Formats: sequence, C-alpha cells, structure tokens
Amino acid sequence: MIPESLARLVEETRGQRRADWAGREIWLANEAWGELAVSLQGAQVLHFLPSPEDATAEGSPPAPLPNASDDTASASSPGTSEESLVAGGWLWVTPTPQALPGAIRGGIPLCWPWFADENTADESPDRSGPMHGPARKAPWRLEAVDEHEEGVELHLSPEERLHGQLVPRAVIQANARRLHVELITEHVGETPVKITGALHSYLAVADAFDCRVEGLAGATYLDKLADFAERDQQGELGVRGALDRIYRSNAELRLDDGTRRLRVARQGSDSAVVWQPGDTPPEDTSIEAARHFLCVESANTRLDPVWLVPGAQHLLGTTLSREETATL
Ligand SMILES: O=P(O)(O)OC[C@H]1O[C@H](O)[C@H](O)[C@@H](O)[C@@H]1O
Repeated sequence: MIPESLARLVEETRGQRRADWAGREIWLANEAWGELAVSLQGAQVLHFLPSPEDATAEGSPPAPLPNASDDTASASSPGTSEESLVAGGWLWVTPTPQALPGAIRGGIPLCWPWFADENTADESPDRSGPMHGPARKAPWRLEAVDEHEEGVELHLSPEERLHGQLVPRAVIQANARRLHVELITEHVGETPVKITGALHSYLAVADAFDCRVEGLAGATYLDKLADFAERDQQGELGVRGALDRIYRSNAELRLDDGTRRLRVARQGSDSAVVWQPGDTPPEDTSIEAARHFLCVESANTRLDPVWLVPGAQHLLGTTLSREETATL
C-alpha cells in the first residue's frame, strides 16, 4: 500500500530504472517476477509486489493501478490534500513523507547501529545521535545489481562512514516468492562494540485493528506503553488498538489481516518488535493512513544486544513470503 505518486512510477517502469520520488533518488524494477522500489536514502525498500503465481512470464504488461477511489485503496481524508494509498503491495509507505533530511516512514527502514535511542547500544563515550540511528537518513550507494531470471539482488553501502569502528552493508533479494533483506555489520576497529538495530518493516494491512500475528503465544514481552513492564503473551496476538511491544522470540511469525497471510522469518534476531500507534500516530502520518500498517520488526534490542569484537560480523535479516496453503 503505497502513495499513488509512487505507484505511478512503478507502473511506468519497464525493467529497471532510477527515478525521483519525494525528493529522493529511488531504484525501481517492474519485471516478470514482480515489482520493487528502493530508496537510496537509507537503503530502504519502499515497495514489493511479487507477480501472481499464475502470471504469464515474459512480456506481460505491468498490472494496471487499482482504482484509487476504491474505498479499500484510499486512505485520504476528506478536506486534506493527502494522496490516496494504492493497495496491493506487501509494504506500506506514508502518503505524507517528511522532506529531506527526514526519514521516510514506511517500507523497511534500517535502524542502525541502535534500535530506539543510543542507550540500547554503542557504549562509546561520545555516543549521541537520532532515534533509531543515523543509517535510515543517510545516503546509500547502490554497489551492485545482480539480475537473474527469477529475480534480483541489490547490494548497498552508505556513501559516508557512519560509525568509527563499524561498517554496515545491505543486501536486498526479491523474486516471485519472497522479499529478503539483510543488514550486515562488520567490525573494522579495535575494541568491542555493542549494537542493537532493526529492520523496521511496515507491513500493509487492510485494517491494523483487525490483524492476527501468530507465533508469539507464550513469549514474554516488554510493554513500551507501560514503561517496559514485562508480560506474557496469552494465546496468539490479536491487534485491536495501539501497541508497542518487544517480544523475546526468534520464532517465525505469520501475519493475517483477513485478506493475506504473510510469513515473517527473521535471522540474527531474538527480539520481535510489534508496533501500531493507534489514534496517536507520529506527526508525519494521519490517523487514517496509519490504520493501514502494522510494524513487525526483526530486531536486536535491549533484550538481545550484540557485542561485536574486532574482525567479527553480525547479520540481521528478515524474509517476507506468502503463507503456503497446507497440502495435506
Ligand atoms: O517515529 P520513529 O522514530 O520512526 O519510531 C517509530 C517506532 O519505532 C519502533 O517500533 C518503536 O518500538 C516505537 O516506540 C517507535 O515509536
């Protein structure tokens, strides 16, 4: 579910190209395997839509845009100039993105080298910096595009050094079955460093207050809306309003919004963050638009910080795929 202006850029793409959207350079693909949009600010995937399993492969034209005035696809408020949201993709992007140097809310922002504030991570005496770290606002360079018949693999690195001892890189793989994002941190310095972070996935949903996240039953979590009180998840999670939780879990999760079942697998992550702001969304997003996302994040948080020693690497990953229908 992405703003109409971004959906148009995707629709107008044949193969691969670069374009500008909301003042950022973005990389677009519209191929037989599906659609992908990545912002070079933050190496942030903004859009992913795999082709339907029965789609004709080569030469098939891109799917037409769904009617933006359709009730299910429109998240604009009467009387505002907010763009319509176009349904279909697996990720959500705000129709009212902040101007640069702000970060785009939506898609899969890379929170690095800390999740939330820097007190969860880097213990160097000069630590300071923005919420969720500098990586999501920084310019990244597209180092390589590996194309193959079934999909694409992108490699990105920050244009400038973001940390004295750590170097991150991102790998994005997309094909007709899945979207996979990796954030790899390499320690090139001399003293151990503690990191946290997140692949802060904004998953598009029909109605955030009518979703079910399976796979967390019995897990303990920190409730950020109750001063980090520790609680146990009773049964599967049904989202009915605002929540901001850090689950201690490495389990594969399933998100069901009544129209689509997505698998959310995570690598190198023992924290699953589930966030929905309810009726108090951040300033850059309306209540109505926010109703169409649920964040299910692959994270390292205060529950599972990673100590990296010189020469070591850490991989934080997430894989989104369609829930397979049981064949038994
Ligand atoms: O507004 P942002 O800096 O993008 O953060 C958005 C959200 O990220 C995470 O999911 C946190 O758990 C939330 O507490 C926070 O509000």
